[in-house]
Amino acid sequence: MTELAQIGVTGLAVMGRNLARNLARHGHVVAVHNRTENRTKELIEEFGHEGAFVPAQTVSEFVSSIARPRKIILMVKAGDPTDRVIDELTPLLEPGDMIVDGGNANFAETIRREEALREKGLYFVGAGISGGEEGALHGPSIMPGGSAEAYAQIGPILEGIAARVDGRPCCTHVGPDGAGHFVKTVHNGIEYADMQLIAEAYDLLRKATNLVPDDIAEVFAGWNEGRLASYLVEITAEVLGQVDAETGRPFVDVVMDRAEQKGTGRWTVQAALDLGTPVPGIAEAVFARALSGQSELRAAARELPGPPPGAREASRALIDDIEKALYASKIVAYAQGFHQIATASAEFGWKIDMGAMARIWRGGCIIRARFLDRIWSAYNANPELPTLLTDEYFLEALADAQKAWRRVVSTATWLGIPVPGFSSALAYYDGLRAQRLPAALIQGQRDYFGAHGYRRVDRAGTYHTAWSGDRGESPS
Ligand SMILES: NC(=O)C1=CN([C@@H]2O[C@H](COP(=O)(O)OP(=O)(O)OC[C@H]3O[C@@H](n4cnc5c(N)ncnc54)[C@H](OP(=O)(O)O)[C@@H]3O)[C@@H](O)[C@H]2O)C=CC1
Ligand SMILES: O=C(CO)[C@H](O)[C@H](O)COP(=O)(O)O
Repeated sequence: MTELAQIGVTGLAVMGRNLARNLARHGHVVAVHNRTENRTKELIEEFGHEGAFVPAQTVSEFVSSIARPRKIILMVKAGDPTDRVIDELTPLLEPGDMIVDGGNANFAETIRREEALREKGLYFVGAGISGGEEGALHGPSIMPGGSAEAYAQIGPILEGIAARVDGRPCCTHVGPDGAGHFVKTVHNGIEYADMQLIAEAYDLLRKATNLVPDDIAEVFAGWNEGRLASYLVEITAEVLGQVDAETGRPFVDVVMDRAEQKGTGRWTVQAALDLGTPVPGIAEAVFARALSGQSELRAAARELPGPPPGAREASRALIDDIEKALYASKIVAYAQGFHQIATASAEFGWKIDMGAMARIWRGGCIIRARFLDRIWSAYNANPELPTLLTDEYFLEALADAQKAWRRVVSTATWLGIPVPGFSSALAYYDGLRAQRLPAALIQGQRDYFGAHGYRRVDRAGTYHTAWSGDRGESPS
């Protein structure tokens, strides 16, 4: 008789297949299943020797091949496919069994699924998993949400296969129901913002200096040795150094300049809008991808007037300015993402440990970066930190970047190089530090056309001015 599996994985595309291999390499007996049977066969043929797999052809065969209480990881497409797979599994499961959704699910759907399965006596863990194909195999960053009882059972397994930094796993219990998928969504939103900022730095280096992609690859490789050290900066150097075998041209010049997206960046912004949390850096990154994809609009606008061509320079000073602007803007992007997580945590009662989120992103995930150590320290020093920007370390870095950051944004503006990420980060920063914002005028306008009322700086209450009458003020 075949040995019962300790855990099952269904959905064996790039992520699920490698996660199953990771589990097997860590000594677990893993039941594997995929809707299209061929993927299961391929996994066993290619990698069956790596560990103990129990292949299943049907869902019922898959479920019965797992020891109770069953633990099943879903790695299927987010949205309807996930619901369909849950609907297929649920009638075959028994109280105490658990489904772990490792896909990029929308946190609102995770809250709904967790509640529905809890009513059936089943555990549901919405676990954000980051690290792509390689991370899934060698150790991803894992952000599981769900009940503490569920985590007590699945946590040790997930922590065992996660990336490790300084001996600690890049996995922790994030919070109840949708907390894990929410944090993963914001992780991806930050990923979008970081990628946009890096792309803008490249664009400036390319258009404002005489550097060619190979030179710029070296600039990024150099930056990767310093405080900007991160997976995204590292792969940027690799991508920029790549030469197209067919044409001999830089790879980056033969790829269409239309950035695609699967939706998690958009979800981050949608959730931020619902929470009323400003995340302009993430929003600009989502819109920059959308703008890049507007081929007809771009073609129609191509001949619009711009500034006269500026002189190109390759000065070390400009490169250093761009490094400072990139670092400052990156701090702002992460500050926005962390603020969004803190706001959602308070709104949904998740009690998320902010420092722990920075800690588990230090390895395995796409936004892993040296400076996450600083974010972790900042929240350790003050778990109630209102914004990362006021932490002593970040405050110093922002102070140091002031002239360079503003020079970079103005240089880009004068040269007509779009830098929505850099400029919106600076505007957010200046908006937060402003003694007075023009929001007071907006309140006046709202009261003028809609009698919406306003609050005064000198006494409590809400007031209205009779704009079309005697302009006297009365409480409203
Ligand atoms: N790719 C990445 O880098 C990352 C992906 N993720 C998330 O992980 C999950 C898996 O990603 P990935 O491996 O890229 O695969 P895909 O997102 O491309 O999903 C493909 C898998 O979903 C299955 N599937 C699709 N529709 C159904 C259905 N109706 N019923 C049953 N199974 C279905 C497919 O089965 P079949 O073979 O039969 O078509 C296949 O196993 C996704 O939610 C993704 O967002 C998370 C982090 C990184
Ligand atoms: O989840 C991920 C990493 O953490 C994926 O790589 C992400 O889905 C990529 O997103 P997009 O296709 O929208 O750029």
